[in-house]
Amino acid sequence: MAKTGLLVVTNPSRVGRVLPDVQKYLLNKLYIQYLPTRLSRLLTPPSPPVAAPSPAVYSRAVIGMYSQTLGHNLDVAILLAYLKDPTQTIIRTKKSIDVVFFDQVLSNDEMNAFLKKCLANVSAGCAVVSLDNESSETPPVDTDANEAMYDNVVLGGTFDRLHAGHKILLSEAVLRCRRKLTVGVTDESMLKTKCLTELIASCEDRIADVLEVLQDLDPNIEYDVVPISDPFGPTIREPSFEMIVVSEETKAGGLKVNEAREAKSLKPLVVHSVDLLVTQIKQEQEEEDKVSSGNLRLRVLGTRLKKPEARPNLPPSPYIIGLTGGIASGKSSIGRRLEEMGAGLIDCDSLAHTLYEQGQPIKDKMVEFFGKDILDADGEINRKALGLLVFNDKAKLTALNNMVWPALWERTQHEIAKLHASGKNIIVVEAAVLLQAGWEQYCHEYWVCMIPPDEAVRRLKRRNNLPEDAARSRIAAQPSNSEQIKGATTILSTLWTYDFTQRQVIRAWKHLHNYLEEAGINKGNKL
Ligand SMILES: CC(=O)SCCNC(=O)CCNC(=O)[C@H](O)C(C)(C)COP(=O)(O)OP(=O)(O)OC[C@H]1O[C@@H](n2cnc3c(N)ncnc32)[C@H](O)[C@@H]1OP(=O)(O)O
Repeated sequence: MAKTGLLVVTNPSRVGRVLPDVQKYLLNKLYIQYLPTRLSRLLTPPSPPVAAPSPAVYSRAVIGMYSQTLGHNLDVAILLAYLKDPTQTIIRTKKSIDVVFFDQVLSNDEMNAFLKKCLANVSAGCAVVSLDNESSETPPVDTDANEAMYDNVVLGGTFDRLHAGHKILLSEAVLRCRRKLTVGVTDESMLKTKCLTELIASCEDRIADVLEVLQDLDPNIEYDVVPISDPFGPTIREPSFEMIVVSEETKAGGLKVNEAREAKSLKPLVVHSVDLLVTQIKQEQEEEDKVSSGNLRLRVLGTRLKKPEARPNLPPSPYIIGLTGGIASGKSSIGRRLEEMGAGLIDCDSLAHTLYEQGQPIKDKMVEFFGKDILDADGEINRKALGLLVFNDKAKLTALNNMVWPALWERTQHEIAKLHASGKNIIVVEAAVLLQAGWEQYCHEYWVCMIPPDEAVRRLKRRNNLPEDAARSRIAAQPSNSEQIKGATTILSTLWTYDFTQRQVIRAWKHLHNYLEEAGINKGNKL
């Protein structure tokens, strides 16, 4: 299978039809070059050059092509340099091309001539494939297109997990830009209200992704991709900007930019609003109807995000999964579901409680350190009173942890051995503060269950009858979601319906089995 391909199309409405054939050869990245004229025009450009139409007439064709790529799981970039300037007959791409597809029947000589003359970055042994897919449909030409071009164009967004909608917006800007395109990318301070915000890539990485796509779309213009920490970014400071590109959803923002510019006596921008025309093929009913990064983040839940770190200190069997996550994040229900599916389960919260029973050596130490106020009328540890004490005082919580964790891990190991002896080869260790305790080193991998902090507060008020400030101080006693997910191999969230949580857990369980099988771990053992 090739990694990177180029599809040369003479009729953009054929893209959807040829993609299933393309995917037989291609794994990941697909560049598309639309040739509104015959291939021969590219191989032997007319002299003198024929006057080209304004690039804006290709808007509809480009949007239509991106729409046809949805659901095909390919990273697509539709190249624009030649459409903007037909004298640019050499196609420059960031990644080297391993295979070229043509949507028409061509001779080997023609295809090889294209390879030699028109591709700047081509792999040795690049294959050519002619896909016979003739169609009588005529390419769409946008006669109403805003035909003017501008030297300085600007747009903004979050641009997480670049999808077809983002690429349409960027293409619309590139098609209308002659010299310099400025892109504002929201920094972390602007992402707090986004769904699964912890899964959004860093601003630095998003900037790099935007830049890479832009340089493929048209390497001939200058790009300034900058972080922004307010909705306006440089649009209200920069006199040279002429056009702003917005989606239908952010059109109001474009108008606000102009109000702010006028207040500063800056020339208002031409607002080019793009109707994304993209209908979403939903993979989960919880997804939004439109193509969105939020949907892509949702699809991450229950999948495997990375290879686990090697744990030479652990025997391969039983395979230990740490299950952690913030308070009230719903890990216990996930643990129970995993148990139903065949895992052994150890609930460390409950196990810790057994350490406080009469006759346990820790109990005396605790009374000595925290005083008799932590005992109830029967002389038993009153966990509620102890909780109130430690969750409001970091030093006391640390002292309790230091007293409890070594004994608790010993007990956990004992439980692991018992479960293994009873035939369990995958064992889930559910521990709220697994990472703080450093227990991830005893697990082959760990999974994180997360919900937004505000949802955790709501649940704590309801479940534990806690006032807001007490709820927040309990949340503060644990690592943040972002800290927890850094090393996690799988992330789950109980923020949506019970049914969606179940689907995530089933998916995670299946992916785990595939991984263990592929890696040859736990071979011969019934899982
Ligand atoms: C390494 C581990 O994660 S082991 C599992 C966590 N347990 C410990 O660390 C032992 C110390 N904690 C305790 O003994 C008890 O939590 C007490 C006595 C403080 C309070 O007891 P209880 O009121 O019965 O509360 P319970 O044990 O059910 O814990 C309530 C919440 O506090 C959180 N919590 C428990 N221990 C800690 C801790 N050491 N640090 C921060 N948060 C903690 C948990 O997230 C739990 O909520 P969750 O089940 O939604 O995740």
